[in-house]
Amino acid sequence: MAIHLGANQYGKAENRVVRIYRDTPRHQIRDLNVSTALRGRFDAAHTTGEQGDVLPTDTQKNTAFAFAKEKGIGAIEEYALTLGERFLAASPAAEGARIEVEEYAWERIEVDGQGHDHSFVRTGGGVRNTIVNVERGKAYVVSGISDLVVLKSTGSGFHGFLKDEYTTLPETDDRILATSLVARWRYEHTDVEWDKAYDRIKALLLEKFATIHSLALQQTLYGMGSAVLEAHPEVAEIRFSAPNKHHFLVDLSPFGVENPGEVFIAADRPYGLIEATVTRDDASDPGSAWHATPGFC
Ligand SMILES: O=c1[nH]c(=O)c2[nH]c(=O)[nH]c2[nH]1
Repeated sequence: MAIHLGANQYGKAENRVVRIYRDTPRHQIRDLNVSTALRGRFDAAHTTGEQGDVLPTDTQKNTAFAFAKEKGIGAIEEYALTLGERFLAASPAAEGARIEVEEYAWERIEVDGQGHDHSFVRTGGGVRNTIVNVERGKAYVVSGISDLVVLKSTGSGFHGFLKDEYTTLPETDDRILATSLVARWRYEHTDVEWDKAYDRIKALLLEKFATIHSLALQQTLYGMGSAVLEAHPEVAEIRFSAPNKHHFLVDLSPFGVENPGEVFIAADRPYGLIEATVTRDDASDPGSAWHATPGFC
């Protein structure tokens, strides 16, 4: 029976790298979750057990921490690109490196109206992330946000849908629309002001969620994606995964109480799962940009 090794990669997942900048009494914090993986000519490691080409996952972990000090942590995309290039340089058998970074944001605790020097509170507002894929002479960056929990209490409906004998959903022109958004966008190149681009894209996604009168979550996502592509030529495509967090109006009539769109039950499961990609017609070749992205996007 002929068998062969298929796709493979190896690395250290979820290194929780916390860097404190303490050059002055006013500290700064960067809090990251860093996963690294190498792929390439690693057949022998699997087929014969010979590990001469394998840069250990432990070394990958050490490099992630050492670079947090030696190179510092600016934009997560920059940090990831630097790590990826280092791994290709250090590992001749590697043909590609995949660096995924999530960043947990902290803000200063307010004391007497002032942000405290060294005490922080984790912010909501989504988790910034990036997936960088470097190959020799090429780099692909897909950045995004997850856990961006948003809700609008009106300005959303869902009607005119296909009906069959199993359809019970009533049409509505006024409902709650809520989701925990995952958005990932692929950059055309790496000549990007990463922090500025992220801040603007996030702000635009939120603004469009708020201002688009939603006929369906699908239409809202397409509107959000189109707005990002129109305003950001450096973005080739954007993907969304959006659970439709249903809020059902509670029937208070058994108690003789009216409920004109005021009391809802926030359902946990099941949820609609709406996923979509919006792409520029002349987008560049994605190459390995989406290599092993989790789920739809
Ligand atoms: O925005 C929505 N899109 C759907 O496809 C859908 N299906 C459904 O039952 N409710 C909704 N809402």
